[in-house]
Amino acid sequence: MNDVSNSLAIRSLADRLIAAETDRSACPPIREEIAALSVGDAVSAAYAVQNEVNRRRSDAGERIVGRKIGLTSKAVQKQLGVDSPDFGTLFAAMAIGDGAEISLGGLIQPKVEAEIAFILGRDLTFERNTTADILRAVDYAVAAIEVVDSRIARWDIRLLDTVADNGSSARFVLGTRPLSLGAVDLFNCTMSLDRAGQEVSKGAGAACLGNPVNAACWLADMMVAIGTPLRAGDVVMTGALGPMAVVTEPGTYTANIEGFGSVRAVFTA
Ligand SMILES: C[C@H](O)CC(=O)C(=O)O
Repeated sequence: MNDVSNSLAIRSLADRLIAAETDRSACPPIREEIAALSVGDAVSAAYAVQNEVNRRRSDAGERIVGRKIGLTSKAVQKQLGVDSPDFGTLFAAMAIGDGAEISLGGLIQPKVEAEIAFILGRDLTFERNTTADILRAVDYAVAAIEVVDSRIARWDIRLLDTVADNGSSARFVLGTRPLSLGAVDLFNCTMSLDRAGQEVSKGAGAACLGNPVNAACWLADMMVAIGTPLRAGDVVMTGALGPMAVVTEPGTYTANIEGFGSVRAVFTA
């Protein structure tokens, strides 16, 4: 494929994902079409589709507030046959207050996952970041819930589908108890996600690439490599600490992360 037909194809795949989101009607998987765009690096082609969707959101006036890291747990990586994380972009319109209502009518097939969010106090512009760089750059951390909502029908996704689809991200809720990293045990902290008193997911900090700081390091390097470094003020959703839980009906999901307290995602009809 030449560059012109490639960029037409990227735009048309972006159109499809945007229509799925706008119409709340998921589309078939797009991985084969993405793979056909590139002889070599199909993942780059998938990020090109993600960029096209996000460029249109930015052009429409939406504000980028950070990034999400996905595919950080071994279980999800195995499910998708990958050994590396991916990332998506967080917009202000995706941010929901702790306990504020999230209308199920605005989503397609949501799932929730509990994680730790870092809020940066410094830019991360080194080509290769270290644990020390991340520890210095994080202003504070909070418990968080990400609502993922694949625009691909029945969550029939592989790496290329979810990369193109902004890491399947839809909404995020930040807790309101900011903690400095020195005050928490990011490796050992346990996580429990409950709905109506029933545990729907559990895990620990170590499930996120061994430690959420490792995930942030991966993202920081990646963002420098593609020319859009993480900046002071960015929210970084570091990745799920346990399996995703399917949201089928209205209700309150409460994530408790040891040392961080709790955060709630409240789904309404
Ligand atoms: C499919 C999503 O990227 C899952 C996710 O957000 C995570 O693994 O974390």
